[in-house]
This record gives sequence, C-alpha cells and structure tokens, in this order.
Amino acid sequence: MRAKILIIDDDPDIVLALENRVTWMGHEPVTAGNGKDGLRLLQQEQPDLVLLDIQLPGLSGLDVLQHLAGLARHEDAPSRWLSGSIMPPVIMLTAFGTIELAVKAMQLGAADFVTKPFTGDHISVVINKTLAALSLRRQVDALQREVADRYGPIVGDNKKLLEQLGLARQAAASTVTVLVLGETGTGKEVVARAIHGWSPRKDKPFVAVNCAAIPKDLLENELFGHEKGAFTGAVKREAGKIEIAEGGTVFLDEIGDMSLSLQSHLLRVLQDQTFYRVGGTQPVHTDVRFLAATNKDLKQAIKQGAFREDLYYRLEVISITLPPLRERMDDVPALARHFLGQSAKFGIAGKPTLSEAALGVLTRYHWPGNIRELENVLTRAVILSAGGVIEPHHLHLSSSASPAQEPDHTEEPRFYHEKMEAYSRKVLLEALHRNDWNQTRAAEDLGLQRTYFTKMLRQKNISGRPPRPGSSDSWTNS
Ligand SMILES: Nc1ncnc2c1ncn2[C@@H]1O[C@H](COP(=O)(O)OP(=O)(O)OP(=O)(O)O)[C@@H](O)[C@H]1O
Repeated sequence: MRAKILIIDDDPDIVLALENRVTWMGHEPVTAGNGKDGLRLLQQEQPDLVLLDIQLPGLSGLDVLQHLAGLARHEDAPSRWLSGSIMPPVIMLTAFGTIELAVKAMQLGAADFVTKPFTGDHISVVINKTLAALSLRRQVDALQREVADRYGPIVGDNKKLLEQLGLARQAAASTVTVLVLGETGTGKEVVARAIHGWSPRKDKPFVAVNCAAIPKDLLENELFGHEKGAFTGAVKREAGKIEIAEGGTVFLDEIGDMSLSLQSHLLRVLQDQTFYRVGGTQPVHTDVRFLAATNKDLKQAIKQGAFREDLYYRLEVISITLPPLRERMDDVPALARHFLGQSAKFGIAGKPTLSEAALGVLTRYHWPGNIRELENVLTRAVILSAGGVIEPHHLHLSSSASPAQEPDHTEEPRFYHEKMEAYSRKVLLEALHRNDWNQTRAAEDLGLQRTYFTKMLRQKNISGRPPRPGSSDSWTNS
C-alpha cells in the first residue's frame, strides 16, 4: 500500500529526515511545521497516517490529537476515513522526559509513540506495523459493511416462513446441527446467519464454505487446513475454515456437492469434534457448531449412493425448509419495498416506487430464482427507471408473467447502466464457456479471486452451470 503520511513537527531537520525516510519507503509525505497547519492538511489531504510531534508551539500535539479524534467522530469526516469510523492512525514523536504525555496520547487514541532521537530503521518498523494494522482494520470494516448490506434483516411474515424461523430460533440456543433446505435463492444463507446471530456464539466467527464452488480436491484443505510440507507449496502450516471458526459457526453451503471421501471426514468431526489437518498425524480438537444447506434432494442422493446416510442423520437433527417465493407471494410487496429501500447503494438519487401495474406483474410471476431473482429484477428496474416510478416494462418480465417464464434478457439494452450490466454478464458467461464451466479456471482467466467471481455470478443471477437451451445464461446473448 502506498500511503499518504502527514508529518507534523516544528523542527525542520526532523521534518526533512522523516520526509526522506517516508519517500524512501515508497510512501507520499506531506509536511506541516505547526499544529494549525497540520489540522488544515489533515482535512485537505486525508492522510492514511500521521507522524505527530508531541511538543509543538501553540497548538500542542495532544491538542491536534484531540481535534482529530473529534473530527473522526463527526458526520462530516472525510469519506476516505469510512464515515468517521476509522481515523488515520497517529504515531507520536516524543522527547526524552515526556513519557507521561506519550501515555496520555495513547489514551487519546494514538497508535504508537517513538522517542527522539530515533533511527530511520526504527521509524520504518513502526510505520510498517501501523500501516499493516490499518490495512487489516479497513478490510474488516469493508467486509462487515458488505455482509451487513447483503445479509440484512429477514423480511417477510408469511405463515410458512414464520413457522420455519420459529424452529430456527429454538434451535439457535443449542449446539445441534441444523440443515437448511430450500430452492436456490430462498434465503438459506440469510437464515443460517440469523441462527448464528441468535446463538450464544454470535460474537465468534461465522464462516461460510460453499462446497460446490470449491473444486473437490481443494475442499479438504479449505476445511481442515494443512501441515507444513503436506504437498508441494505447503511452506507453512495453514489453518482451515474449521479452525478459523473456533468457538463459532461453520456454514456448509451446498453440502450435497461434497465428495463421499470428504463426507466421511466431516462425519468424524461431527461425532468426535476432532479432525486432522491435511498431512497431519495429530488430531485437532475443535469447538464449532455446524449448519448446512442444500437445494438438492439428499434422500435421493442417498439412494444413488452419492450421500452418506449416517452423515445425513447427523446433519438433520433439526431441518428447516424455506418455502419458495411462489409459495409466499404475500411477502413480495414487503420484499420489494425492502430492496427498493436499498437503492441508494447503486448511487441512484430519489425514492424509487412501484406502480400498481408493476406490483401486479411481480405478484403474478413464478420466480424460479426466488428472492435472489426478485432482488436482481428490482435492482435493474431501479436503474432503468432512474430512481422514479417503476413500471412493468422496467421489470423485463414477460407481461403475461406466466409460470415458469424467466426474465427476458434478450431485448437490446438502451441505457448506460443496462449496457454495462449486459456487458459484464457477457464477460462472465464467455469466461465460463471458454473454461468448460469450470468456475475456478474462469475466475483465473479473468484475473479475479474465486470468491469474488462466485459473488458476481450470484449478483447477476448466473447459475454457473452450462445453460439449458434458450435460457438467459446463454453466453452468446446480449
Ligand atoms: N427473507 C429475506 N429478506 C431479505 N432478503 C432476503 C431474504 N431471503 C433472501 N434474501 C436475499 O436474497 C438473496 C439470496 O439469499 P441467500 O444467498 O441466503 O439464498 P440461498 O438460498 O442461500 O441461495 P443458494 O442456494 O443459491 O446459495 C440474498 O441477497 C439475500 O440477502
């Protein structure tokens, strides 16, 4: 990360030395000789990190620090500071004999302090350490906001749904395994997250593993981790998702796609709460709660010899079946309102609303892709209607909205956002096609992280499997 670093010190020699060091480290220095200029540059330049002398003439270092803490809490904080939730970390430069002031600075939120005189190497180490912590905080913050955006509240009060949620709530308090069943896009992951959130483990990690998205031979490593030297390239011991989730919950999505050999490993974990890392000989004890989901008929898979019966009974101590959207059409208006309320995240001004006719189309449509499809249809409609009233033609659903009909993507897009959406669908589908629908290879082909690629497929309602003739995922479309 190339960081912008603000140096505030009244000693020109120190400023020059720090400026040189910061430049040498590959970062961008900005300098101020007093506290007042420092505060102005803080607002103007939005630095990533501040090196602040504690003894400044006029406005002292502690005064600047206090201002900064107040500014970070303020609603008008610069946007790069993530709505004020993260202020740039401050490293205090202190002189011998000012250690008490340094302690006070740490109490006010300074990240670290360095006592003068210091060497260039020492300041480099402290800067690197502080920037690494900042980068982690930013990642965590971004992830938390992404998860909160994507998995908000469970909307709906359909009777069938509420019955299942009641069961989920009761199960949440215990450590039993819960199997969440339902068609694609019915909200299985949303409910799994809710079970975790209602459980005593809520402050521990929730780790989701999509068993269908990870190639079979890599899934074992993903779940159980590996020992150093387990295979070529295993240069150190790595924890798997189960270890990462220690004390929390592991959500095994698409469990029906797990290989038989891995199913037997998983069974052992469920029975003994122990597992072996790949290449390991020592059992690792674990305390995690497992939730699993599938849209497959596991009983059928058992008959076909593709799923272990003993594992099935371990998993479905409690099973929850989420109704498809076509069986809870009374929830469509509330879900639609919920998704329209999120339209600000597409940068669309105004308050989009649905016309009576558009709502009629939504409540007559069959929704094969369930809530995810509804979300995608409304996202597109918000963009096409530019945040105004959504009419039936913005929905791109067939006017008759007869059962089993899918959204009509074949019409030539007209508007900028629509064209961009169509183009990115085309890029994803072409990559899948080029790589025989192998999602890992397609992601690599586009230079994307596998998880990001899967997320894009979901967002665009692309199944990731070879299309049925005439379906909207045909790669030659658009
Ligand atoms: N009750 C709900 N209220 C609000 N949003 C929901 C609800 N259920 C699902 N969603 C939204 O619908 C989308 C799909 O949900 P989710 O990923 O949980 O479905 P899923 O059943 O796990 O799908 P898949 O089987 O394809 O993995 C998500 O964007 C989620 O936020």
